[in-house]
Amino acid sequence: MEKIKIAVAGPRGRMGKEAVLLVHNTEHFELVAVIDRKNDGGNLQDVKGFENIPAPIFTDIKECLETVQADVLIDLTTPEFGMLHTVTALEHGVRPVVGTTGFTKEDLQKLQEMCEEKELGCIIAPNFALGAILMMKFSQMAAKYFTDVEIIEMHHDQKLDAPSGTAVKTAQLIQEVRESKQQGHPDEKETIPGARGANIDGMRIHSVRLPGLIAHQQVMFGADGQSLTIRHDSYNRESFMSGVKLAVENIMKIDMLVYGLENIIE
Ligand SMILES: NC(=O)c1ccc[n+]([C@@H]2O[C@H](COP(=O)([O-])OP(=O)(O)OC[C@H]3O[C@@H](n4cnc5c(N)ncnc54)[C@H](O)[C@@H]3O)[C@@H](O)[C@H]2O)c1
Ligand SMILES: O=C(O)C1=N[C@H](C(=O)O)CCC1
Repeated sequence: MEKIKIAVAGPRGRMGKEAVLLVHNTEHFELVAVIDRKNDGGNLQDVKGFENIPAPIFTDIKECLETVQADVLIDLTTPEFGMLHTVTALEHGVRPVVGTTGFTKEDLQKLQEMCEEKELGCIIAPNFALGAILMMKFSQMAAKYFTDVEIIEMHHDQKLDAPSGTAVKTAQLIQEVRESKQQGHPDEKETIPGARGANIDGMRIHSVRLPGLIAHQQVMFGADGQSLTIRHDSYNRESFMSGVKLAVENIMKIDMLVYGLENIIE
């Protein structure tokens, strides 16, 4: 089997490091480059923690993709650079697998158009953990019957974006089946701004940030005399890696934008 040539952006990050290890340890994957904020022109194997994992380091993604032949870019950086990297990859005929969160509706629209024009696959996955995908799907199922729902997402305190990509995606999946509805008392007033959380189509999203947490989400449904809670917890970042692997394997077979791993999991 021919190896899939992969560049990883954000290799020294919490997720990027796991992704580099995944690529390195997967027989049919080959790490051809990394895009980092420092060590331009150096080699990854000289960076502490990556001994024996050779790959040229670039700080400029354009230069990287013009120098090295890559099939796939795995992006695990920041909301600020995720879109730039994804667009640059598509411009260079490289398929992006993006875990970076913070993409807007407009970003997704633009990427969809680029994928169609270039006939290239691109996967934007707000959450790579299989359990989180199921949590979102189960929440969508439940929302058909329980229309009052609040999403509580809980993450580590180094997270840059709020609400989380997973919470936004969950609300969007629920929106597909739930009639638009303003929840709570029609006259409710926040005495402290933000007390009721973010509002997507009347659904509320609450973002908790605490040291010690990794990635957790609870979707709470309420009805007369009963409630239903659907919860997922990621206790480490390895929990995301089987989804990254699945996305890389699948992206070679698609020629469009896929937003959410639920679209490729059978
Ligand atoms: N989809 C998922 O399942 C999933 C899971 C965890 C995290 N995330 C998302 O992945 C992203 C990364 O999360 P993290 O916890 O690893 O963050 P992190 O801060 O640990 O890592 C981000 C890395 O990106 C690097 N970086 C920033 N700008 C860069 C640039 N221009 N070029 C190259 N590298 C650059 C930083 O130096 C850092 O090492 C976030 O957007 C987060 O929300 C997604
Ligand atoms: O650690 C993070 O940051 C995570 N972000 C994702 C999100 O925004 O939904 C998912 C899991 C971890």
